[in-house]
Amino acid sequence: MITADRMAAVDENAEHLGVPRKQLMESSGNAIARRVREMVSPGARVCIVAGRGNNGGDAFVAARFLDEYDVSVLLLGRAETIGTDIARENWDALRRAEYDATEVKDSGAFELPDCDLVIDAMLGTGVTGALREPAATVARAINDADAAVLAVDVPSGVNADSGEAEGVAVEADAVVTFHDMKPGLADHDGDVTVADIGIPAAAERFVGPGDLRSVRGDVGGRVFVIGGGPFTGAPALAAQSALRAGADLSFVAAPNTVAGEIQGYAEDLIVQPYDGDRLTPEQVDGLVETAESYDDTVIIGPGLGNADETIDAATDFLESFEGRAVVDADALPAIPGLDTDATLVCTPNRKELAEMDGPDADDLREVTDEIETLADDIGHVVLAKGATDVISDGDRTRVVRTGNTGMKVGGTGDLLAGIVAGLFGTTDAFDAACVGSFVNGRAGDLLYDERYEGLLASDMLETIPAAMWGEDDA
Ligand SMILES: NC(=O)C1=CN([C@@H]2O[C@H](COP(=O)(O)OP(=O)(O)OC[C@H]3O[C@@H](n4cnc5c(N)ncnc54)[C@H](O)[C@@H]3O)[C@@H](O)[C@H]2O)[C@H](O)CC1
Ligand SMILES: [K+]
Repeated sequence: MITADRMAAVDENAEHLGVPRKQLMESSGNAIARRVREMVSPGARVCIVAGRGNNGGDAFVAARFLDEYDVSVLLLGRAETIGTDIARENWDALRRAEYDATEVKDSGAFELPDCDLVIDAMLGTGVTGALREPAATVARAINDADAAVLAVDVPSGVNADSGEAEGVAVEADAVVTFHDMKPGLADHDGDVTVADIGIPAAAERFVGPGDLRSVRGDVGGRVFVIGGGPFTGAPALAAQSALRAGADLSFVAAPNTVAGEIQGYAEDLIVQPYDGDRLTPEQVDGLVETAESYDDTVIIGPGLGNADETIDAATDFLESFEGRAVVDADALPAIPGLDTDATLVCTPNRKELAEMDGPDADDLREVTDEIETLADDIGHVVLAKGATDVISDGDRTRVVRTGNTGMKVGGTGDLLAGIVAGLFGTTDAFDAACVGSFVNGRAGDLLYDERYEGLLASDMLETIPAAMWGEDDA
């Protein structure tokens, strides 16, 4: 099953891998033609009713594969209003090749020609709301016709995710949907064919620009770092990178022995000192109350140190907290056997992954199944960091290939925790982890040509925004 948003992301990832949308459209059109041949015999009259988006574009392609049929193509609107280049180019090709392709400029005068098969290519996953005119009138005409009806991707008017239709929708005898089943078609009472259109599995396996685009438009919220004690750089890097990834405010709760030093790194941070020189169970209730009262995304771990009472405090915090948290570094020993209502993203490095009873391997791509099993066992997202990062929620598992050897330098994991937390306020745990890892690696890649193996985590604070919002297609 794949939702419309995920389909759009996978589409863009395929383009990034070198399989452009026009090629996908060609495959979609070919798949439609194959289904037509199963439904009607050569010589049959086939009427294509096309909208002005890529749904229509698919059917313009199909027309070229149906020369043994009597095909007419009706475009609902003027050709110059076709919404995408790839659909327009396919329309123009039909016109130049003298196919029977006409524009329906006056929708009031729409007459569905007598035919044996109607191809419904008005709208697919691009539908918003109830069908507007002329699509609504045309949908009724299609439903009233004697002809069989084949819908392209989704019957026009039906929401691909919910299966609902806010107004009239085409009643299709058959549907050809692309790449993967759509949730809204699961209960469709006609037959549904899922057509492979040549999208490489890598477009879903590897996190890509399509995933980033689907997340970066909606960022914000507050991040609350519970870190510091023996160390001060880690919480400061994590708190700053959260801001660089779009968080509005970034707080650091730290022992008063180091709070001033952490504040000294950046005036952008709001450092809240607590008594003592390390995190202890006495602070937990106050920290839980603060984090929950502001609906903060918590990062717990950077620079906490490994004193027994600090691990106890991290465990107490995570058992009590019911919000969203990135669990990194010194807080990870609290994870095995943890019983919590919180939603967590755990970000272990190689050593920490092994200590969590996860696999120990140089190349995490060889142990993705074990990482998936670990995520399933602990019931939270695991972002396993390595030369290649592997993210799993126990059901879905994806791989991030951005990043470079220069990022072995200390602190890049703190940045990653911050970026994930910066996204976690407005997107779900799995996507925040996937895109956070992709952006962190990209931030390092944007630096490598200048800083090589000498790049610093603090340098990467400068390139995180470009990694998030820049249009670099590297
Ligand atoms: N994702 C893929 O891998 C592929 C998808 N293909 C096909 O592309 C469509 C989605 O195309 P898109 O251009 O995004 O949108 P649509 O063509 O579905 O519709 C947009 C079109 O419809 C108008 N519109 C929107 N809402 C309404 C409404 N309520 N009433 C009337 N008109 C409406 C809007 O103005 C646009 O003009 C997908 O379904 C596939 O068929 C690729 O070709 C193959 C790969
Ligand atoms: K359709």
